[in-house]
Amino acid sequence: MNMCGDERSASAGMTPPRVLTIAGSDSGGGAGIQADLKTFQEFGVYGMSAITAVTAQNSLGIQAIYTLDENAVQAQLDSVLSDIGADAVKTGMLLSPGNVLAVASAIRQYGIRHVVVDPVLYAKDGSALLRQEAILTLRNELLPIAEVVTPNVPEACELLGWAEDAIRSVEDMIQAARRLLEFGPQYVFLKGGHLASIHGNAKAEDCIDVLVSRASSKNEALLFQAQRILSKHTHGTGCTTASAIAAGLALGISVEEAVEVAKRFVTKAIEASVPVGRGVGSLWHAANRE
Ligand SMILES: Nc1ncnc2c1ncn2[C@@H]1O[C@H](COP(=O)(O)OP(=O)(O)O)[C@@H](O)[C@H]1O
Ligand SMILES: Cc1ncc(COP(=O)(O)O)c(N)n1
Repeated sequence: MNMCGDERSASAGMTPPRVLTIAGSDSGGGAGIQADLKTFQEFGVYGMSAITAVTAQNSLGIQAIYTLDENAVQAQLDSVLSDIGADAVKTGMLLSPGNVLAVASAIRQYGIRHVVVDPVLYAKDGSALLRQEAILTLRNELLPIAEVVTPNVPEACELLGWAEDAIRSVEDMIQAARRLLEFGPQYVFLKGGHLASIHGNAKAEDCIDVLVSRASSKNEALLFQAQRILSKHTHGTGCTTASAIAAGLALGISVEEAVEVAKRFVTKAIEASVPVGRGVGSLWHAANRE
């Protein structure tokens, strides 16, 4: 299925599917709000943003973080959701417990249909994007109202309270994903991009992700596999994946289809990634136009 290009859904005079990202701003343009809005544009959905924090960030890492408090976050959510509305919401960097609570409360109040929670805990340079004291709040308040949660391997370990090297194989990933379902989301999409690096297995040729759902029977999991691209320019992979899933859901496809489309989208964007800056470059979202 091609969700981009010819199948763009918005046309003059009609309300396009609306998707709201609630996340941090990345001044370098590769991750966070900027990656999310680029992704929404490629999918032909109407993108909106509620900013939780402003990061001074580039390809070398995060130099500073300025938090917006929960009143600022709530004001943005009320402005957007009371007027324009959203068919899907994607959450990313939330930073504080107060922000997590404001987001959970708005999702409930406005009855958002599709909620994709990317439990962003750390940036690639190790900076904390969700404070330690907010992890439990996210687990208890946001995961139960999520349709899809999209942790990477280290995030799954942290949410489960497992050792950081507890997930070593695809079987471990499936177990972990099923345990995460117990926190209440409908689906867990556990991304395996980090698996090779955790165990020093540089030869791992594929990036494998797993999808499990509450509705499916025990031990049943869908695997999504793509060849590992040997590029260091992978800034924004997680944000882009979660946003692509949210865009697909807003366009009316199933979670399984949205994940498949998102995996293809992110793989192409990594293949075409750009070496901006002196460190880790960013994805090229427009690669999906052809
Ligand atoms: N080098 C790579 N080549 C191909 N796909 C990748 C690569 N790195 C990550 N991915 C894919 O990008 C998506 C996000 O990956 P991951 O790195 O696991 O999460 P995060 O960006 O949240 O840390 C997943 O579908 C993953 O399999
Ligand atoms: C504002 C912000 N949000 C999220 C990330 C994580 O990025 P990635 O998608 O590469 O995991 C980031 N570096 N900055």
